[in-house]
Amino acid sequence: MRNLIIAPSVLACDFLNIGSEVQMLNESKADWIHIDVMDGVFVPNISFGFPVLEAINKVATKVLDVHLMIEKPEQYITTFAKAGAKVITVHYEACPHVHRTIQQIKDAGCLAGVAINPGTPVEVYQDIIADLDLALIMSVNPGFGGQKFIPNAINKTKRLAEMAAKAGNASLKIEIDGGVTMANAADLYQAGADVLVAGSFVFASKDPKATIAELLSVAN
Ligand SMILES: O=C(CO)[C@@H](O)[C@H](O)COP(=O)(O)O
Ligand SMILES: [Co+2]
Repeated sequence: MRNLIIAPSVLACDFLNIGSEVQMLNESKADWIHIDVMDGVFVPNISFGFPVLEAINKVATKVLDVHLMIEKPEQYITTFAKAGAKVITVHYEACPHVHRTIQQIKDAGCLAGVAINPGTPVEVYQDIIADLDLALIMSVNPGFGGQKFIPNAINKTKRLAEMAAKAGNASLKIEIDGGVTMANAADLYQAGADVLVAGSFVFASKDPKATIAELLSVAN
């Protein structure tokens, strides 16, 4: 059985109690904490930036997985790494020099990820797949939590898993982000997903730790 990582997105947490929300994630079976950074330009929403990441980093014992939904992400890589990011994912659509940006992320000591929007085909990964640590398939249009899962993400996951195998990148992590619930988690895992992001499904549930464990159980 392949390992599965659950990465709850703090975008859906109670910001008034972010310290105790992160503490709850520390005690859960989630291996990563997903941090959605939005600039109001690349996506039509603004979330949070460095001070919030630094605050989370003081409390978190899990890997901080930073998803940059921002223009010109290359200008901020080293600052995000210093603020506590261990995985940094930039958007393919925001990076004219994506190969260089991947190297910058690695030079900053982080795992390098590239995300694609629902309208971007997985084939854009072809010439960077050997350099990537992580490929993030958006299963909603980025910008907001709580949206409905776009089922074509399952087909994209299968195609990307085949591409990674052909390219000989056995360690590539495929991450799926947006609208993940128990209605699609098993299909995504079987299609080849290694990391499932879940925001509202976890934080809106009565028992978030149990919900995380339930998501993880699809890998058993
Ligand atoms: O990057 C994004 C949205 O742009 C995601 O990480 C969402 O924050 C996930 O939230 P849910 O769809 O699971 O509520
Ligand atoms: Co995200």
